[in-house]
Amino acid sequence: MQYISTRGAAPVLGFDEAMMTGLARDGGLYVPSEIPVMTKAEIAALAGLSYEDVAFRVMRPFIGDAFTDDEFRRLIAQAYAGFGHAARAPLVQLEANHFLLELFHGPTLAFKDFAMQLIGQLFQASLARSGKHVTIVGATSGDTGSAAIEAFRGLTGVDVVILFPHGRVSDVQRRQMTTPSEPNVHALAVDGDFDDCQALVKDMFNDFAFRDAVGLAGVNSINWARVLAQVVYYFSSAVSLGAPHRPVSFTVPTGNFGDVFAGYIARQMGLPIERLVVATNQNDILHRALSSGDYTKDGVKPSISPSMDIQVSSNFERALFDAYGRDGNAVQQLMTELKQGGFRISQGALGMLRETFASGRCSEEETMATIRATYATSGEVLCPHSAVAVKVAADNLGTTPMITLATAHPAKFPDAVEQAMGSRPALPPRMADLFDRPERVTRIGNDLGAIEALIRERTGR
Ligand SMILES: Cc1ncc(COP(=O)(O)O)c(C=O)c1O
Ligand SMILES: N[C@@H](CCOP(=O)(O)O)C(=O)O
Repeated sequence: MQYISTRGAAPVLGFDEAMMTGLARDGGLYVPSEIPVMTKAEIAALAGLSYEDVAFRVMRPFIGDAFTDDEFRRLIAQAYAGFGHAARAPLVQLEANHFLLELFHGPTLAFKDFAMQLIGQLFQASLARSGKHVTIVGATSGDTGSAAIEAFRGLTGVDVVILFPHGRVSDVQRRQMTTPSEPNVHALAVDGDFDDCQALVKDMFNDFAFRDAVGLAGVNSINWARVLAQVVYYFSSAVSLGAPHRPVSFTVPTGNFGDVFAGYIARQMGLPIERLVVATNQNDILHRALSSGDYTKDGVKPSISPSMDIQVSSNFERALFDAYGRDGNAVQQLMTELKQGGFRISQGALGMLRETFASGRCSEEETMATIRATYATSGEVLCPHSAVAVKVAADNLGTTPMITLATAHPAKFPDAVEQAMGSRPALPPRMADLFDRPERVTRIGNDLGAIEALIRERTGR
């Protein structure tokens, strides 16, 4: 299996190299040169298997010879052993035709653990072979950072540096990043928003002298391995509702477009997904883009679903690459226009995107009303991101079963949940002392030179 860049001008890589490289050297994102298709019989055979077995069968064709089958099975088993639910990603019924996929039973209580726990295992195995040191630098609006720190804390051969927007993540998210005491963990609170943090990380990848000196690696969803690991739960949930004999739809709370892009890959692989509904909060650039073709930035507005406060949605580039007939030059041109403010999607490309994606927006008031109403009708306490998706899903229900992704545990956002329903969800007992642990964080300006200098000093490179 080979991986090519969405901008068409970077070296073609195998799985292992693409995973360790993160962002392509031409600024693009790696995607498989072709998508392996599973037959109807192969999909049907997933019924009744453990999550780990489904993961092996779905991901194996993408891995090439990077890991032996035995090694890959072992790494998958280790990745999911610490999850707090036997099913890993259980489905809960909300209404007759509406199901919630709970993706928050991992160690940091968000869907990011599905990919990050596996990537932690894959990185370790790969670094043990090469003997290299890497500096992982990630941008987060709260959940990627805590999941990455949890997966890489204390590992030899790895420093993990996380940039988060100062004052724009929940207290629980911040403390998950600032309380680990391992010396290889570095939490940086940046004066800016998530888009600034993400742009800084991309600029570091495009500074080849720095990139090569520190052995830069990325675990944001710019890393293909992140997307791949998230494909699995589309299969496990759809099959448990009758796929491939019965189609399903999904609604996905969306920010950086990584999670919903994983659903797109599942559909390309042959999973009968009727529609993928992109649900946004008041930062609705993706809804505007999919409904009118206008992808113009208009400033990030802080919301009660802060992990989705994003305007420059990294993985949308992967979808555009396909929608523009895999033309790297066309994508390069669009991304140049995006730096200047935005672009208009061509009619042909928009038509292609709309064959798969629908979209909707949820206001702050609707998010709170959905948390309240869902608790009243089903007893399920939603985090604000999941509530955004439940509301948009409700607007898009039809005869096909709808699976809505619940991406974080409500206890990560107790203030928003309390505001909506009057009571605070409790953290699981293993995190009960989170607010007693000392914090370790460096506040820093939105300044590439200063951040690179700090990383060099911390890593000694
Ligand atoms: C809780 C939560 N829900 C949804 C999202 C959006 O996911 P994505 O960025 O993959 O679109 C995020 C951030 O990634 C998140 O942390
Ligand atoms: N919402 C994310 C933002 C980063 O997204 P990623 O999926 O590209 O890592 C977060 O919680 O950090």
